[in-house]
Amino acid sequence: MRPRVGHIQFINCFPLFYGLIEKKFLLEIELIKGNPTDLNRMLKEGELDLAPISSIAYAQNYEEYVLMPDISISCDGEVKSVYLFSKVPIEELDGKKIALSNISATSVNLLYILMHFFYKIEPHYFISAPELGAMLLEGEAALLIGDDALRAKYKQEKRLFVYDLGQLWKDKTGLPMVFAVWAIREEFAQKNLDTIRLIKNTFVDSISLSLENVEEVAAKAAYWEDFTTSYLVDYFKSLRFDFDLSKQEGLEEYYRYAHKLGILEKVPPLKILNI
Ligand SMILES: C=C(O[C@@H]1C=C(C(=O)O)C=C[C@H]1O)C(=O)O
Repeated sequence: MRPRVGHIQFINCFPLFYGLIEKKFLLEIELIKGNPTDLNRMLKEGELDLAPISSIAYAQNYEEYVLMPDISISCDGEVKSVYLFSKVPIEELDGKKIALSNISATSVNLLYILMHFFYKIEPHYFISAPELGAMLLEGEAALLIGDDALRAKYKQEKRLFVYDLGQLWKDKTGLPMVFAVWAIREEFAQKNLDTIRLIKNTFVDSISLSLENVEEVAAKAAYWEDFTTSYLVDYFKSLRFDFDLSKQEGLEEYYRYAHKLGILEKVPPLKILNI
């Protein structure tokens, strides 16, 4: 049976697949698409063998998972696709209603952490379908991630205050922020190390190729969208796809805050596969 591999249907994953599509990098996998909360659930329930999932979802199930080395979806400053859109300055959101995208897990908890520890305010949160207009009918502010955030920022209405959560995290902690990690079900990993090594190398090669040809990749990704190529070039340059020590440090710090806030029972070890 081919490995069942998750795929986040966001533009930010395009550089991972560019090499596979363009250069026909050989990879025998069954690709299953979904948004992050779908993939978080499918990996947990064993419908997938490995997938990019919300980094908080790894922490919630780490006993059953191991981590792919060298790959993540992170930023070190602006991320440009995780935004809080607000009718008032962030400091004035105490006691106000904030709508949260129902396809996010990491960023929702990042917002809780930023508000509680750094802004020292306690808004009322509610989960919503990721549609800015509808979210702001009921809420004073709205959190969007991925393509929804990219699109909303692109046609940004001037009257809104817009906060990049990657940048806020960097300002407050000095660290990179890891939004997604590649988690593998541990049982599958133990039996399929060679396959995992091949998958990892293929994606790492695809990312390098994409970053070397970022204009072309952005033009292809922009083809079906309203974005200009340069908007996506900027975006791909803000993202970080590696999982080096500084990303690991940022992730551990995020987990420590999540634990302090009662979101996580434990700060999990980063069980990174040695392959
Ligand atoms: C940077 C992003 O990270 C995403 C944010 C996620 C989350 O909040 O749970 C999950 C996967 C990532 O792809 C983004 O898509 O905007």
